[in-house]
Amino acid sequence: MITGYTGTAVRDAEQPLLEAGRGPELMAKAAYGLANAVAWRLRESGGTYGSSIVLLIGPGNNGGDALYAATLLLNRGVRATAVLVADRAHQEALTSFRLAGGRILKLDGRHEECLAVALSADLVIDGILGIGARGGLRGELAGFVERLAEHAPAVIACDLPSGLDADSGAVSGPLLAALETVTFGAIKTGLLLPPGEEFCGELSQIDLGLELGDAELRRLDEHDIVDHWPWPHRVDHKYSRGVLGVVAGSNAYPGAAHLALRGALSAGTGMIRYLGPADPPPEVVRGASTVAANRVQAWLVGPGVVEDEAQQRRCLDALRSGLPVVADAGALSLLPRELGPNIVLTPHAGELATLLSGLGDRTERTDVERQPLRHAKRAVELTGATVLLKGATTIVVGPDGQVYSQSEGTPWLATAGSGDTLAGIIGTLLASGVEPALAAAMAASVHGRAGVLASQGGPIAASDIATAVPRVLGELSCLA
Ligand SMILES: NC(=O)C1=CN([C@@H]2O[C@H](COP(=O)(O)OP(=O)(O)OC[C@H]3O[C@@H](n4cnc5c(N)ncnc54)[C@H](OP(=O)(O)O)[C@@H]3O)[C@@H](O)[C@H]2O)[C@@H](O)CC1
Ligand SMILES: Nc1ncnc2c1ncn2[C@@H]1O[C@H](COP(=O)(O)OP(=O)(O)O)[C@@H](O)[C@H]1O
Ligand SMILES: [K+]
Repeated sequence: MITGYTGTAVRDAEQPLLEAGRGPELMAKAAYGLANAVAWRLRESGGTYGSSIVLLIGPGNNGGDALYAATLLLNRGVRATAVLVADRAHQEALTSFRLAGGRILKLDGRHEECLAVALSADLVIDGILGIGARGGLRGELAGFVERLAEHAPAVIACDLPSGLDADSGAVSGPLLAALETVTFGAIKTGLLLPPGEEFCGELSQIDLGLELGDAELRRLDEHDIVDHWPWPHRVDHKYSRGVLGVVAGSNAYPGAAHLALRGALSAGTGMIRYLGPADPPPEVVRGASTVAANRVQAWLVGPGVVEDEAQQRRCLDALRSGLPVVADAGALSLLPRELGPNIVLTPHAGELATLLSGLGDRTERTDVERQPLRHAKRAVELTGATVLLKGATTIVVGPDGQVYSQSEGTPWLATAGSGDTLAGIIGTLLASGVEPALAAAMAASVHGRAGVLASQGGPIAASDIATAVPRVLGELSCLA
């Protein structure tokens, strides 16, 4: 499992060590880790000796880390130029950099020269701002970084890409996209959240021995899925594995029901009872026409439910049944005021904006895209439900504050019906008794992996995702 911590949590954890006078030791560890990562990259592109790096140095400790790292690299034969982008820089680090033979330039009014130097280097180290940043890059510096970014230089970010909000992943103003981000003490939540995560490249973490509390955010890996997936036991039967009720499809949209049902079947449900006008596949049992008359452990409601009163009534009945429910697509506009934590809402950014606006928080889709975690948390606050916000990175927020961020997918998953398949997988997990936020996060992970497996780099249709899910689970089960 990958865990993410806020900048504040990292600062709090560092505080006792700083008070004990161990600040320089922490910075030395950070610099050593960064220097190794840079040396590794330089070796990949031809060797460290005689290669050149340019450091963009801001006013704080982030610049200090980069300068100390460069000092170590100067001693290994790397040529290094520091471009000071602020009116001050970490003095001790600057002195040791200078003494080791580093060249120093000031950005102040010399953009052309600094740009040319940066573009001639093998690597650029972004040591402008770290967790002390407030907002994006400003003024002259923003203009310089914007111009540099247009040339897409090879960048390693020190702690985080400068201008990215360490907590939310929000991006305001220009940012240098990194090949790699070498982060210190703990992975900051903003490095695991859109939109900032797209700028981080590969993530590596340098351990500083900090005593951290509970993580703010989790990203499940394959071992977590193996540990928590409801693998069937030898003596299980279809009822003990969980029965899922599905209210999906309408006369106008029968296809969504098929994809949701295929998603649920692909994840290994014990049994499905289907309510709606579509012709279900042979593995699916037709349920009684009312929700109350069906014995199930969980409901999946909403895919393809449009302008169909009978289906809408069933969705509402399921949402009020007290059972775990995954509410997708059409069901998101039918929600009763009071929802419990065992209701999983699965909006994409546009649907979340509509949902929040309907609850009195006027929100545009672009607001959600700029700060997805914040808006997903707000929806949890307003509804009491568990929220899964779909996207290239899918965010899950549970009512107890647990946050998951899963990013296994491929852009080929952005195809009509893909979300119906995901809802089906969540439904199966809920029916098996998996706790809602964990069920949503595991489903997002498996859905993403299935997309990658089905795609092999090429296009896929939504039904291909369901076809690939059993193979993904088969491969994962081998890790158990
Ligand atoms: N603490 C530790 O033990 C360890 C910390 N470590 C390292 O320290 C980093 C944090 O260092 P830090 O606190 O000095 O903050 P950092 O981000 O370098 O600079 C903040 C300065 O920038 C300025 N500024 C702010 N926003 C701005 C903006 N938008 N645009 C322009 N300027 C802006 C602001 O100045 P002001 O505007 O207030 O004058 C402020 O003074 C951390 O990320 C990690 O790399 C490691 O060495 C391990 C041990
Ligand atoms: N760029 C992307 N990269 C990875 N996954 C994506 C991307 N865009 C969308 N997805 C995933 O594809 C699915 C799309 O769901 P949704 O928008 O509800 O589609 P539909 O309503 O047509 O079924 C979601 O699971 C989402 O996370
Ligand atoms: K940085």
